[in-house]
Amino acid sequence: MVSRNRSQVKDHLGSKVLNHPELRNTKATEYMSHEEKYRYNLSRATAMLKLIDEEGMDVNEISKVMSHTVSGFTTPDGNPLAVHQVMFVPTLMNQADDDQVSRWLGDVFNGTIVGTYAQTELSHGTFVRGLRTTATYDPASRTFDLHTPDVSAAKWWPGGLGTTANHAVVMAQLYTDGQPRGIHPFMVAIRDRETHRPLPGITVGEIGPKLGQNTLNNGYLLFDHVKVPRENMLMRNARVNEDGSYTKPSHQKASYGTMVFTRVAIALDTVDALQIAATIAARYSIVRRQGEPRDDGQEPQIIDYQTQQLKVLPHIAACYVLRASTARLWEHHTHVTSEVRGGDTALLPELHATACCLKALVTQDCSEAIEALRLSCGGHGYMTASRLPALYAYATAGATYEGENTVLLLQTARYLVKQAGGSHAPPAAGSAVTYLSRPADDTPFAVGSPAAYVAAVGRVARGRVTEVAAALQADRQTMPEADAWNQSLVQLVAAALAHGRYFVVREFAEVVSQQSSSRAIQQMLQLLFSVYLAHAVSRAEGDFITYGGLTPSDIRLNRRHLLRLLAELRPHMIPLTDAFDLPDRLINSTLGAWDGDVYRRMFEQASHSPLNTDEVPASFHQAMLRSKL
Ligand SMILES: CC/C=C\C/C=C\C/C=C\C/C=C\C/C=C\CCCC(=O)SCCNC(=O)CCNC(=O)[C@H](O)C(C)(C)COP(=O)(O)OP(=O)(O)OC[C@H]1O[C@@H](n2cnc3c(N)ncnc32)[C@H](O)[C@@H]1OP(=O)(O)O
Ligand SMILES: Cc1cc2nc3c(=O)[nH]c(=O)nc-3n(C[C@H](O)[C@H](O)[C@H](O)COP(=O)(O)OP(=O)(O)OC[C@H]3O[C@@H](n4cnc5c(N)ncnc54)[C@H](O)[C@@H]3O)c2cc1C
Repeated sequence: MVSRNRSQVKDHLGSKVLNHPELRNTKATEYMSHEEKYRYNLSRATAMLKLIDEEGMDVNEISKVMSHTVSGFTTPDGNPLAVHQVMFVPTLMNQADDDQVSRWLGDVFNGTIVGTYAQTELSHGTFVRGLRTTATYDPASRTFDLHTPDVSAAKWWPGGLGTTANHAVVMAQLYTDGQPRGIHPFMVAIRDRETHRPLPGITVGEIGPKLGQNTLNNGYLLFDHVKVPRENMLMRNARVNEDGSYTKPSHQKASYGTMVFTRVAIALDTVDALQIAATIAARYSIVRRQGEPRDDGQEPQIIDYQTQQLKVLPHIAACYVLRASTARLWEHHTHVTSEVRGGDTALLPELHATACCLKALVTQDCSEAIEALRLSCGGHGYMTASRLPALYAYATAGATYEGENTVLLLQTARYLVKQAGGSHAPPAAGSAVTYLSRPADDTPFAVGSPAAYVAAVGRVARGRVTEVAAALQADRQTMPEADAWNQSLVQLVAAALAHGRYFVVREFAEVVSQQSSSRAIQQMLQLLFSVYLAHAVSRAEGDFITYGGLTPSDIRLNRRHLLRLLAELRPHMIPLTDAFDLPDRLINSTLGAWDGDVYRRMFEQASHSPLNTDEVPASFHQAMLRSKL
């Protein structure tokens, strides 16, 4: 298939997905049982998978289709095949050797093999080295013995594992020659391909209801000495030979590669969720009128309240700014992955550090923003049919899965303090950390100058990182490493976030500086950037005084500046969200449809409540009778 740019992909997929014969007719799922929801979402996820296959989409295109996971259109309650698509297949592609790829991939693509990524256990998610599922190699039978030592080591959480997958990539502690070799991936059949019953020695099931994404089909999995052929350890990186001899991977964390990929995908995807929420809140904020009538006799549109502008508009700017940096991260990931496949792992540490902090920053910002946008819709934002609760549930899951955000920020901080202390290999050309080894940018702060704001964001990042690196260094002289590290955790997390913010604003500064064919577009990008920067300062005023070189007077001026910018942005709010080009059926919100016919839609959705079918539901009398007894 020819390669297309993002907007061509979107147009193409827009029509393909929305008009697909098995997808175009949607149903409201709110009143379905858990099993009915699962059936509905699984059949739609399967149709999506077939579409991906028929179209021969490349990974960028798949990412756009998969991002429909956040929409209310394709799999409104969570995609039971998401982990198959986002983690299982990429793990096979990148961690299986060529023979293994040719052995399995045909069956994966014809739908015979459906997989999951089974890493997390009941007692260990974050600390991957602590996983306790074992894979012990026996040279006599040339098999691995996969075993769960006790219930706390049960796999718990993998998406699609509950009732969907028949295979799993299982991350387990490898033992050869009686020696522990660390965590390695194994391809394991868990259910019969014909009957779908669990195979001998396997205990598997679904874990139960969650805050959201209830048809993601998360599961549990235990092994009772299950024999797995030697050829089922994924061997692109490390190898176990027939006699049990072990060959190490080229990079000690090669087996963590899928996590890096998924962090990048989540960062990109969560911005899509924010775009949907911002579109809903923007449209609702002009439809909704409430308050003392103005001179024209009409009650004001709520967006004309300054407080509402602050609740909504900075998040529209964030959609644009975060889209640019996450798209750049995606491109960078593609580049580094091909280098790593060629045996050059030099860029991997920084990719890991950047993916960790952007995944954390984006999911944190987006979930806070979506919650603010939900609140901006008042009572109606609390309705499921507004779609805002599901979008929040989606975004906040991203703060936990694929590496809990605090933990990921600490990975970034580890890289940053090593860079600041000169104890890491020097950064490559174009690295995002060169600023740490240069003098601080002393561009004086001036309200209204984006370049001055970017410099201040850089001073905050630099100040945060160098300060905590020095504190850590000092503590290391007087206490054990683990205590010194723990003593600085809060400041390390703040330093990593500040670094992430600097990365994001530098990327957008580059977008704004590029010549655009339209002066109006360039001016709009500048305005969006100014809003984002002024809002960033207002959210972290203390940091900008402490490290950024701003005075209390600058802070006051920035507060006023932000509010003026919001008023300037307000007339453009609807075109800016229309530009996300999200069809109504994809948004699937009573509050966020293009025509603004909010109240009719709200009544229409209420008519679906089963409690409205009869004037007096039978359940009322049954319950009242019981309470009288
Ligand atoms: C094809 C489809 C395309 C797109 C899809 C689009 C949209 C879809 C989007 C969303 C999908 C929706 C739904 C999916 C649903 C769910 C998915 C979620 C699935 C999961 O959650 S899977 C489980 C994830 N688990 C984790 O992330 C665990 C987190 N923990 C860790 O990663 C590790 O334990 C750790 C990194 C915290 C620590 O590891 P360690 O103890 O082994 O290492 P150290 O801290 O000691 O560090 C040593 C050294 O190693 C470096 N390091 C660590 N990790 C990496 C890495 N990954 N790569 C490179 N280097 C790494 C570290 O920096 C240290 O280096 P140093 O030089 O010694 O300092
Ligand atoms: C919806 C959903 C889908 C998922 N899908 C999958 C899947 O498909 N496959 C899979 O394998 N897993 C999956 N997971 C599991 C997920 O990856 C883990 O839950 C996640 O990595 C967090 O790990 P944890 O649960 O162990 O959290 P914990 O580590 O127990 O976190 C609890 C608290 O401890 C803190 N903490 C822990 N360690 C440290 C530290 N070193 N320093 C400072 N603070 C620390 C954290 O910051 C957090 O505040 C999924 C989870 C969810 C919610």
